[in-house]
Amino acid sequence: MREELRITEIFHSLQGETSRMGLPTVFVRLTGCPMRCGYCDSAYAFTGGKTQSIDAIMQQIRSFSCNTVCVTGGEPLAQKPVHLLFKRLCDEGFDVSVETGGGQPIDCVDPRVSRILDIKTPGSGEMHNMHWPNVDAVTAGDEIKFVLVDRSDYEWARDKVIAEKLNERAPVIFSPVWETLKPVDLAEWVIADKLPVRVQVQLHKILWGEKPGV
Ligand SMILES: C[S@@+](CC[C@H](N)C(=O)[O-])C[C@H]1O[C@@H](n2cnc3c(N)ncnc32)[C@H](O)[C@@H]1O
Ligand SMILES: Nc1nc2[nH]cc(C(=O)O)c2c(=O)[nH]1
Ligand code: SF4
Ligand SMILES: [Mg+2]
Repeated sequence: MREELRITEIFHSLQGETSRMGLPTVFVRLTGCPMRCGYCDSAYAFTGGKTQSIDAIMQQIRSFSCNTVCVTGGEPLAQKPVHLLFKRLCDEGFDVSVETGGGQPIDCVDPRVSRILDIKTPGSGEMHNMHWPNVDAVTAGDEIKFVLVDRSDYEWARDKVIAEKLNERAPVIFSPVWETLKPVDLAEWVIADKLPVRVQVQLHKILWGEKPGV
């Protein structure tokens, strides 16, 4: 296996999503994604980037003196050598999470990595590209995230959480598409339905707006 990855950016910020929200974290954003979600805030990572050796990537990660790493993209699981990066990071004692759109199998990810699995909704336009067996591969250290465009996406996600008892497998996050679905509307729907999920607004965009590198 070639020990290199195509990388769009490596930066140090606060984790803006998931139950690790607010924790200083190093982000490694891999280039390229087979999906095209209508709302994607990281389309700048679809192309370009720079090929870097895993040694060079590890060196940059270590330079931030931060123990928490989030591997994202683009679609991180679309580049096979990412599994070597996971192993190297976990062996060195980093607390590692991966953000995946769910189109690639997650069962081959190092079990020490926390997998943040998007379930793509009808509103994403990418539901047909989901690898559905991923939902059964989720374990307690993982998280399941629905990014929601509108009320009908919400109802679809709500019904899936209830029908498949997803909250009994892992924490379930409902996140509104930025500047599309009002967070207060989502909050009130979840409260009214007494749904056992966490509503999450992307912290980094509240702090810095929508831009690369934060
Ligand atoms: C940019 S994606 C990269 C990782 C992977 N491709 C995925 O979809 O999970 C990281 C996370 O940002 C979410 N996201 C992308 N654009 C968004 C937006 N405009 N508003 C809210 N969340 C968004 C995605 O759904 C995903 O949960
Ligand atoms: N601060 C910050 N937190 C994040 N959590 C997940 C991100 C992503 O793009 O996957 C992200 C991001 O881009 N920035
Ligand atoms: S899967 Fe992730 S990176 Fe790819 S288009 Fe969708 S949100 Fe963007
Ligand atoms: Mg992001």
